[in-house]
Amino acid sequence: MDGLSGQGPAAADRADTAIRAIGLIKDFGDTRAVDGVSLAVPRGTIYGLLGPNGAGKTTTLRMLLGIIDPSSGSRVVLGHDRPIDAAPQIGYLPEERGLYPAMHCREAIAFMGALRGLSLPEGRRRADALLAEHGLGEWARKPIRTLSKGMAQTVQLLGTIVHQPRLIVLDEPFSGLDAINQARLEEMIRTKAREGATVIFSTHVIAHAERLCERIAIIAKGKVAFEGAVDDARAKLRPIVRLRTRNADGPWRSAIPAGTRTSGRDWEFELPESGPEPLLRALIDGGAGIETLAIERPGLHDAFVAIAGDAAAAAMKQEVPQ
Ligand SMILES: Nc1ncnc2c1ncn2[C@@H]1O[C@H](COP(=O)(O)OP(=O)(O)OP(=O)(O)O)[C@@H](O)[C@H]1O
Repeated sequence: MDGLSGQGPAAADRADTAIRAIGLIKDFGDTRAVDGVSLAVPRGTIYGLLGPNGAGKTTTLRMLLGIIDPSSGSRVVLGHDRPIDAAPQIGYLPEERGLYPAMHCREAIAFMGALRGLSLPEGRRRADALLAEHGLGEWARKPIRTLSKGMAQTVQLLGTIVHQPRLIVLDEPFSGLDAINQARLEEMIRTKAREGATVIFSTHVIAHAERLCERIAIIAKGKVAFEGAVDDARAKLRPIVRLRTRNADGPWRSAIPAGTRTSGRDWEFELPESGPEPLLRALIDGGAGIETLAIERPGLHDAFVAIAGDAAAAAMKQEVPQ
């Protein structure tokens, strides 16, 4: 049962939205870990929860999954008011990794599937196929303790998706992976989304969110500082113009905004509101002699700084991808 009964806008929202959270608050004693988080994750999208350590990402994910109850606020997950009712359709990779060291890889994956309602024989069959697909075919009947950390993490990921969940929740999935395995995981996430699954992951690495996500929530100190499309976050800043001219002076200088950063014949400034065409015309007609010109959209990192502030951005940078 999908929980999609009824008609009208509310039912349509449940059908289109994998997760809707409204005003989630979580207090641990005197600590308010999450302070009024609202967000909407459209079905079939890749969604990032972006914020420094301690921002409240894990606590938010745990509330969305029904592992802990919010102090107040509500959430609807795959059409269910109680996230636990959606559990068989969810795959969850927690921040603390861990598999039974003595278990064989295929058994570990099948076991994780069984916890979500998949039969053990089918789980083993799928485990063999998944392990082979991810270059771990030879390890199917070897115990987890013989794997490298990265390989064990891959096995845990395969166990997270073995029951083909419609919603995949990954808490800091890139932590602890080397560059090759990070790239593989990115590809796996894209493939799952192409197949129709919804993926939500938390990260403190802006580049992963920028490469993967259509939508993000930027969380700082338990609050949502931005929620929406990555493009809308980037659109909060004006594009940057980088210009090199042959001439140092001339009538064209009036086209360059006051306070522009310059060194010699290099100029860097925000694209004026009137857009690129009047600027180009003024530079050409005014005899700047354009040697090189680039107009670049700001990246998500610049947008993050503008939205969450320098301190939050600096905290994100403390840990870089391996
Ligand atoms: N069970 C708990 N009891 C008390 N405080 C907690 C508990 N869980 C989380 N907190 C606190 O809530 C705040 C948010 O923690 P949370 O783990 O959600 O952040 P995060 O963004 O996921 O960061 P990290 O990646 O470091 O886990 C932190 O100050 C943390 O110490």
